[in-house]
Amino acid sequence: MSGRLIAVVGPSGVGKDSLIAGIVAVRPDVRPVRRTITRAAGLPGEDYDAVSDADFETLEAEGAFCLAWRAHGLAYGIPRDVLRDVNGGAERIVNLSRGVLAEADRVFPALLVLNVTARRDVLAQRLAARGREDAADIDQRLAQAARPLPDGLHAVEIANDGPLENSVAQALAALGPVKV
Ligand SMILES: Nc1ncnc2c1ncn2[C@@H]1O[C@H](COP(=O)(O)OP(=O)(O)O)[C@@H](O)[C@H]1O
Ligand SMILES: O=P(O)(O)OC[C@H]1O[C@H](OP(=O)(O)OP(=O)(O)O)[C@H](O)[C@@H]1O
Repeated sequence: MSGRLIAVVGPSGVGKDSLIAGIVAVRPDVRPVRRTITRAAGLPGEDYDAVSDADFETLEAEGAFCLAWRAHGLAYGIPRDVLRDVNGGAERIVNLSRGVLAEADRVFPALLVLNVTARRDVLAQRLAARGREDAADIDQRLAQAARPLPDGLHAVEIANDGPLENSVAQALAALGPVKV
């Protein structure tokens, strides 16, 4: 039986990576994805594989990614072994761009979308507190906050304005029981 990709989407600073960390802490059967990103190495937040623009292009041309996209002036890739794992029955969870969801729905055998939302003032405050981007980058990210999801794609909305534990509990309910 094939598995499922759990796609966590929503605007920058809404709490996608925090939610993923909260979920995998109690559901070790749901493994997080380490993304390949053309971001300088060692910045705060998620664990990622930092590569140069040139290396990203080479990897992409070689077919190393099952999904890839550009956002915030960066390139992001999801390693092909994630698709292999899911086809083999695994549950994997990943922070995706809303712009790549339609493709993810075509590529993966099953997709659960968790659409994380929060008020704009909350987003602005969280981005500033995270301290990874400068003010211009933060403005650019806030301008993308209201991006819609593709038509016809089912998504579970998780309002992350309140405590993270509440959002993790909602996400766990949406995931359903551990498969045995
Ligand atoms: N429910 C929450 N309450 C308070 N702070 C939160 C909550 N969720 C996330 N944060 C904080 O907001 C910032 C952005 O969260 P992050 O998970 O990096 O968001 P994203 O991956 O969506 O950009 C981080 O500093 C994180 O600790
Ligand atoms: O196309 P959008 O749906 O607007 O999303 C834009 C980008 O934001 C997220 O990345 P990343 O986690 O690097 O940025 P963030 O932590 O600031 O959200 C997401 O994975 C996309 O790469």
